[in-house]
Amino acid sequence: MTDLLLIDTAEELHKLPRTADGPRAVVMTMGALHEGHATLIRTARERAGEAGQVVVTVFVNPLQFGANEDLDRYPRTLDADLELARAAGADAVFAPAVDEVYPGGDPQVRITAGPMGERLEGATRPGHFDGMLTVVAKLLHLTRPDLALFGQKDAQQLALIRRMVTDLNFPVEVVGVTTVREEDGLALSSRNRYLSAQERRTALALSRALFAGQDRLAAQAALRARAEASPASDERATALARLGEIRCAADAHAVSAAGTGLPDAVRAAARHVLEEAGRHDPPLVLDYLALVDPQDFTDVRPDFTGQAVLAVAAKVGTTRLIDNIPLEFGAHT
Ligand SMILES: Nc1ncnc2c1ncn2[C@@H]1O[C@H](COP(=O)(O)OP(=O)(O)OP(=O)(O)O)[C@@H](O)[C@H]1O
Ligand SMILES: CC(C)(CO)[C@@H](O)C(=O)[O-]
Ligand code: BAL
Repeated sequence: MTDLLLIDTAEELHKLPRTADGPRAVVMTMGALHEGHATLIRTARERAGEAGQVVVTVFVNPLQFGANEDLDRYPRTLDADLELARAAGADAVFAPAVDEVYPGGDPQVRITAGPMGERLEGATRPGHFDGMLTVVAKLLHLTRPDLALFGQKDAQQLALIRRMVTDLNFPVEVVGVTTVREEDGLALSSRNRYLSAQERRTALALSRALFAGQDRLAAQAALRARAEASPASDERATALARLGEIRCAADAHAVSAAGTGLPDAVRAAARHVLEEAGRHDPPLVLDYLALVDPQDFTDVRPDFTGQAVLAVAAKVGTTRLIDNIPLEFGAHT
């Protein structure tokens, strides 16, 4: 088990010696660490190697919170965070106060996220991504890592950080880490601790909706493969109906008639689960469900092929949650 250094000033961080033989990997967080963060830290440790160095930042960045958001009640659990970071293999935690990061008050010059930052999360949380990128840029300058790891759970954030690093020539490798989930599918998130047991049951609809979309895509791909093996469309429909997959057969008809349309079928399957959860007690209140191109977070077209992201955001009680799943649309699905 490593010893852990706690650093709270930029000056101390600047003096942190680099290890000679390995890279420095950074994991940025807002604290209230959970197993998702632990996975990022363990991955950082693997990537940095024993000869390298792993630095975790813990900072609740006021700049990325809107006026009516949860800045004040965001959980702050530094002692537990240090223990989790140490156990996961971090060498140092940088946990500065707000004044240390923004000594002159709110910065006048900021990073602008551009059009991608105005969609989905950015539409609901205006200014959020400018604030997020501004602190990520500052933390990259302060920590000077060779690699920085971010979770796929915040897919739009990850895409924007990649874009900033490319567009502004930051000398760092950005590494994305797959979303860690509870056994029942709920994506781990610091905000899950706001949920009562009953709210948590409703919140499960987010991941269930994404899995329903994923299942529809898989079923459609299988049906499409069978249908293509059959010469005539009547025969195809009969074969599918015989399989008893009535609902999927209907989709296959739609897809074969239009030649395209699978993204709509995927969205519809996910939406169905979310609509049902809208009738739970307490209800799920949907913010958005979108199937987007991860390059720019625009909606995918009906004939899209390649990697897409099915993303959802919703409120349960006063808690706003997000989740997403990557989906591969093959040329023949
Ligand atoms: N379940 C998860 N799986 C993988 N990475 C995650 C998970 N949850 C958070 N992360 C990643 O950890 C990093 C720090 O995120 P953050 O501290 O905001 O945690 P969070 O759980 O996402 O909190 P919040 O509830 O505020 O969204 C980000 O790169 C984020 O994508
Ligand atoms: C990247 C980040 C640490 C910036 O504050 C935050 O947005 C987060 O925890 O995902
Ligand atoms: N996990 C993303 C940071 C935020 O919600 O502000």
